[in-house]
Amino acid sequence: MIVGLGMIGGSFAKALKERGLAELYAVDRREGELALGVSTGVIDYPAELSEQYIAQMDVIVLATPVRAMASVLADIKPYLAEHTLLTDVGSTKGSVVEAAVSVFGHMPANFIPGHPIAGAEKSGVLAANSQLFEKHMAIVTPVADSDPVLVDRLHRLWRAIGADVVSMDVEHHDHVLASSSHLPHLLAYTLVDALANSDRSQDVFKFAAGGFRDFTRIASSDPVMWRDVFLANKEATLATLDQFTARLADMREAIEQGDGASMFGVFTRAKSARDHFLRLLEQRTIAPQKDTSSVSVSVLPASVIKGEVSLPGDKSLSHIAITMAALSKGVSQLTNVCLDNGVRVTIQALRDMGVVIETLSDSSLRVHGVGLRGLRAPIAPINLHQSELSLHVLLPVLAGQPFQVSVTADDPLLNRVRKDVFDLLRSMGAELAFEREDCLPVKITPAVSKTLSFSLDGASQKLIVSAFMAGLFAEQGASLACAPQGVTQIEVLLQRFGVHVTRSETTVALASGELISADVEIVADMYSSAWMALLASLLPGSELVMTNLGLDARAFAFFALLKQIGADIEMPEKGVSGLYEGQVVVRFAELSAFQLSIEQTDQLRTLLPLLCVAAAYAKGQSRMDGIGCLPYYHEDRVLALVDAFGLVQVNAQIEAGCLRIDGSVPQGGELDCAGDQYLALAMLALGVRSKTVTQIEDCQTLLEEFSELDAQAKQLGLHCSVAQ
Ligand SMILES: NC(=O)c1ccc[n+]([C@@H]2O[C@H](COP(=O)([O-])OP(=O)(O)OC[C@H]3O[C@@H](n4cnc5c(N)ncnc54)[C@H](O)[C@@H]3O)[C@@H](O)[C@H]2O)c1
Ligand SMILES: O=C(O)C(=O)C[C@]1(C(=O)O)C=C[C@H](O)C=C1
Repeated sequence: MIVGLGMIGGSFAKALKERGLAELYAVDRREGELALGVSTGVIDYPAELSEQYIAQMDVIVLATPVRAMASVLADIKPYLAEHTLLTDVGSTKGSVVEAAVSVFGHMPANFIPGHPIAGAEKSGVLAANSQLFEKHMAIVTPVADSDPVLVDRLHRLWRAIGADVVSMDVEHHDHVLASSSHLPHLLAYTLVDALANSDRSQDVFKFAAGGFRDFTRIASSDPVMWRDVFLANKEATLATLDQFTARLADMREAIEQGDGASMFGVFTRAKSARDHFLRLLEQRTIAPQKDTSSVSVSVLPASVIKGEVSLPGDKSLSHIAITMAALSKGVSQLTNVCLDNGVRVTIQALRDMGVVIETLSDSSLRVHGVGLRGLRAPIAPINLHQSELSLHVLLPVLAGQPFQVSVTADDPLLNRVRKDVFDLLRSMGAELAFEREDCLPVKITPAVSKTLSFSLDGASQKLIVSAFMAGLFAEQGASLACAPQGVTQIEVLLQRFGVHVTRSETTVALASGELISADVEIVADMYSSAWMALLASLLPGSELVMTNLGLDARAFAFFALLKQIGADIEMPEKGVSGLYEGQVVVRFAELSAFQLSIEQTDQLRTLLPLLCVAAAYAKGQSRMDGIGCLPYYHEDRVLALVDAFGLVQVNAQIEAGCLRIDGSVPQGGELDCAGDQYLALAMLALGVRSKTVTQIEDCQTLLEEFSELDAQAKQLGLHCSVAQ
C-alpha cells in the first residue's frame, strides 16, 4: 500500500507493477490522484486507512510530505500487523523517527525509514516514472530496535526496482542531505524569488538563459514538500547554511578587493570537484556495471614494432612531481603527467588544501605552489579513495603541515594494517590516533622532530617514496639508510625542485629548505619502456626509437642485460643528473640464455616478468637464483608466469628458489593475468611471436592503467584486440 500517491509514491508503485512484483493499493487525501492512478495502471485498487486494508498489507510505504506522516501513522497504528514492513520515502529522517516515536511511544521494530535519492521538480501521480530509481541510491536508516529481517527485505525491495541501497545513521542522513539537497533547493527558491521581486525583474527573466535555467530548475519543485523539509530538518540546514553564508561573504570580499587569485582558487577547485562528482555519477547512474573479469586481450603472432615513441609518464613520479610543485614557492608547469584515477586523487586532496592546479591538457598541469608548510587545513577529512600512491606520497606531507588532519579512504585501502608507513610518520614525530591500530582512518597531529633517520633496507618502492617525502620536513636534515645503488629517479626529481640530495655508499641525505617551482617533463614509466624494448627485441623486422627515457640503475641494468644476451640496443648516455637519459633504439635480434645471481634477481625484481619472457624466447636454458628471497608479491608474479609457461608449452620450473626456463617458441593459448597489469604485459609479450593466438583474460586493470600504452603499441604495429 502506498500512502500519498504523488510523484514518488506513484513512481515506486509503477516500478513494482511493471516488474510484476506486487499487487498495489493506494491511499491519498485527493481522490482524483487515486482515480488517475487506477486509470493509468500505476496501482490496482484505491484503498483507505482502515482495518480492512491495513491489516492485510505486506508492505506499507508512506509517500506524503514529511509533516503529514505523524497523522498518517496515527491512523495506521491501531491496525498495523507485526509482519507488515512499514517504511517511508521522506526527504528527512529524524523528523519521521520522531513522529513514529510520538505516535507509538517507541520506534516499532517493523518501521524501517528510507529515502530514495532520486526525484524531479514535478509532483502528482501523472509524473510517475517507473525508471526513476534505477541506478540511483536509496538510503535506508534503521534504528537499534529495527527488525533485521525487515531491513533486509527493504533493501531487496529497493534493489528489485534498480536502486543501489545503503544503510545509514538517521542523524548522518539529515546532515548529508541538508548539504546535498536541502541547501541547493533553498538557494534556488531564494534566488528566483529575490530576482522576481527586483526592480529589473522583467529584464532579468527576459535575458536569462541556460545558466539561470540550470541553476533554478529545482525552484519549480512542490512548495508543500519543501516547506515541510525545512521545518523538519531545521538544525542541520542552519549549520550548512551558516557555512555557506561565510563562504559567500569571502567571495563578496574577494570581488570587492579585486582578489582574482582567491576567485581563481575557488573556481578551479569547484570545477574539478564537480567534474569528479560527475564522473562518479556517470559510473553509478549511466555506465553499465562493468564485469571486471570478462575483458580479455588477444595478441596475434608475427607483428612488427616500428617507429618512434614518447612513452606516457611514470605514475609514481607524477604523484611526486605534483606534490612537490604544490609544496614549492611559485608556479610549476608539469608535462607528460600520467593523469590516472590515483593521480586525480592526489590532485583533489591538494586542491582541498588550497592549492590551485589547472589542467592544461590530458597530460599537462600548471600548479600554483603554496610553500612547504603552506597547505590549508581541509574542511573535511582527506579522502584517499583507493589510491595507494596518494597514500604513500601524501601521508608524510600531511604530517609535516602545521595543522591536525584526518585521513580516510575507501575499501580496500581502509582497515589494512600499514605499520611501515605509520612507523615512518612516528619517526617524523607525528602523533597518530586510529580507530584500529595502524589502519586508516587516522587523525594526524603534526610532526615535531627536526631530524629524520630512517632505514630503507628491504623497503617497498612505495615506502621509499614516503621516506623521501618525509625527509623534506626534517628541518635539520634527513638521513635515509639504503643499499648501495646509483641515483634514483625520485632523487633527480626532488633536485629539480631545489632539494639538496647527497648520496654516499649506504645513505641518502636530504637537506631541508624551501622548495622552488620548476617546469618538469615526467620521464617514461620504467615498466612500459622495458616492455616496449622487449617487444622490439623479440619481433623480426622491428626497429623502435624511444625518446623520453630517464633510466635509473635498475632500469639500465635491464637494458644492459638484454644487450648482453644479444639484443640490438643503442643505449642511452649517463646525463648530468646521474640518470641514463635521452633516446634508445632497439632492433630485433635473437636472444641467448642468461643467468642471474641472487643479487641480480633482487635488483631486477620489478622487471622480472619481462625477463622471464625474454628467457622463454632465448636460445638455451636461463637460470634465475633467489626467487624464494623476493617479497611475496614479486615471487607470486613469477609463480603465475611459470604456470602460464606450462600452458603455452615453454618448459619452466622452480627448484630450491632457482627458476630455470628453457627457451623455445611458445605455443599460444589462453592465459589469465588475475587482474595484474604487469603480468598482463608480460603475457602479451609472450604471445607476440608464439605459434598461435594468445588470449589473456582479466585485463580490465591493464586497459585502465595503460590505456595509452595499448594505443601506442597498436600504432607501432602490434596486432592485438580487446573483447568483452
Ligand atoms: N520530489 C522529490 O524529488 C522527492 C525525492 C525523494 C523523496 N521525496 C519525498 O517523497 C515524499 C512525496 O513527495 P512527492 O514529490 O511525491 O510529492 P507529491 O506532491 O507528488 O505527492 C505527495 C502526495 O501525498 C498526498 N498527501 C498529502 N498529505 C496526505 C495525507 N495526510 N494523507 C494522504 N495523502 C496525502 C498528496 O495529495 C500527494 O498526492 C515527500 O516526503 C518528499 O520529501 C521527494
Ligand atoms: O532531481 C530533483 O529534482 C531533486 O530535487 C531530487 C532530490 C535532490 O535534491 O536530489 C530532491 C529531494 C530528495 O529528497 C531527493 C532527491
